[in-house]
Amino acid sequence: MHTSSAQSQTIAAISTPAGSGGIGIIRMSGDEALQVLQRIFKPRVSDCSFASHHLYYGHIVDSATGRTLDEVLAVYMRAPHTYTREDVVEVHCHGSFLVLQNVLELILAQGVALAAAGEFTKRAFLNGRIDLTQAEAVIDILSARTRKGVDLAQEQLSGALYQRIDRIRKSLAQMRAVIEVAIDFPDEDVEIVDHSHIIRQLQNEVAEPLERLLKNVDQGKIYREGISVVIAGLPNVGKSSLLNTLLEEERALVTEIPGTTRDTIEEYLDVHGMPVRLIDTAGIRDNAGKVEEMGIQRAKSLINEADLVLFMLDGSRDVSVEDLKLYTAVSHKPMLVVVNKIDLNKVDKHFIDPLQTIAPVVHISAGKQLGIDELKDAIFRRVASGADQWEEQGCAPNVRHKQALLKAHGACLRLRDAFEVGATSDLIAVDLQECLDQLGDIVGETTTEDILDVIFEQFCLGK
Ligand SMILES: Nc1nc2c(c(=O)[nH]1)N(C=O)[C@@H](CNc1ccc(C(=O)N[C@@H](CCC(=O)O)C(=O)O)cc1)CN2
Ligand SMILES: Nc1nc2c(ncn2[C@@H]2O[C@H](COP(=O)(O)OP(=O)(O)OP(=O)(O)O)[C@@H](O)[C@H]2O)c(=O)[nH]1
Ligand SMILES: [Mg+2]
Repeated sequence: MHTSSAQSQTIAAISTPAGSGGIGIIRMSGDEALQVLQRIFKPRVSDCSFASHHLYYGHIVDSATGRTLDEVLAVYMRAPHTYTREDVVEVHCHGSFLVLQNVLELILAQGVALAAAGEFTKRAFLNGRIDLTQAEAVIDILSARTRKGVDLAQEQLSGALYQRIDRIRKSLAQMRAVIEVAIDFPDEDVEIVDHSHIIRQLQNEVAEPLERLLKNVDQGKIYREGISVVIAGLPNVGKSSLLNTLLEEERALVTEIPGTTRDTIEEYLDVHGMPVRLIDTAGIRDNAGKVEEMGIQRAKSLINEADLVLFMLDGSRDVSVEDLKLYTAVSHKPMLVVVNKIDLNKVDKHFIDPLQTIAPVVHISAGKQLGIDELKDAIFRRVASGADQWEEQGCAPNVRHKQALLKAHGACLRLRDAFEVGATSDLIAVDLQECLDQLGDIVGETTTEDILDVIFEQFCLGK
């Protein structure tokens, strides 16, 4: 367990976003929070006792100058039933960044330290209110781009992942207790450890639950990081029209003139809960002018970085040598062939059908909005290819969890092998401890200080 040393310093920060809003909140945490509030807050009522978790009306006044900084509501929350498990004070100001800045400076002038990014949540973790997966879920909630992403983060915040890990740890601890008896009394009846029972237990209560969690790692990656999808094709095939149709707004210019789009245009889109960074590019052709050529170079490098390329053809005209040249150039990427302008009823199956053997083909009309739902389904299937393996139960481990889950799984398999060949008990204890340590790492019990720093630095100020 981490110790709660060097935490007596009281910290403060603006906890609402920069900019203006209805209300802006300043948060303080630490032993001196109440004292500082009493110095700067003039309550309306004369007998203000600051009952814990009660909201009081009053003004923030700088007593050195007598200047009133804001009309506010303030609350004191007594430890340990608070966000950080320390004394917490919140001052609810008007949502002006300048007002918040004034009040914060007055608080800092009382000897309070400015909170580092994520420091309130870090204290909640160090003081044992939440485990590390729950702290990470707080970051995920703030950075989620789709409702599905928020839902997954909320489940993790409520302890879903922690509980699954904890159940596995309890099984391992129970096995260890049995094995330790065998080590302590080597001369006793050798049957004290029932090997076949332990092997079954390792399989059902450790290996399989770990494998189920590992299956959901891709899901975690997709919903946290999103995927990038590039629309590529010759000029005038309808790439910008597709961007507009998917976004349901006239984001990009569309004309009948080839070479309309020069710079790349990107926007976020929600495809079945998956955050998709959708990128429209300049139509690729030879002998383009200088500006268009720069756009084409940019398009080519984005294609290389893309998770998925939508290779678009104009279905109203024959597939050209240029189309095939570009197709060959992008064929190393995960790809969907999108045949556009099917409303004109001129699609030449002779050319398009053979492409089907290499990549799925979707027929659409970006202009008339035909086949768009099918295209979204195809994007989802192509990227989330293991989705049918995902478990509905909302556990989506992140890459840090994945590393530890893999190591824990490796240790578990070694352990199982050892029991199968009847290895000596003290060797077994090593792998068992390794498995437990890796799981302890996930929930933050054995995580090193520098890993914790990396995690909490991702937070925004005031969280
Ligand atoms: N004004 C305000 N709104 C906020 C927060 C906040 O800190 N302040 N939160 C900040 O992220 C979130 C709410 N999360 C919170 C989580 C735990 C506790 C808390 O005090 N827990 C105690 C007491 C629970 C109880 O009264 O039973 C505990 O767990 O012991 C408070 C807020 C979102 N909204
Ligand atoms: N009939 C029909 N016309 C379409 C369709 N989609 C796009 N168009 C037309 O095709 C022309 C080119 O559309 P854009 O979306 O600008 O094509 P683009 O691929 O972005 O072109 P560049 O930016 O020049 O590379 C415009 O006149 C569109 O109105 C469609 O589904 N059916
Ligand atoms: Mg365009």
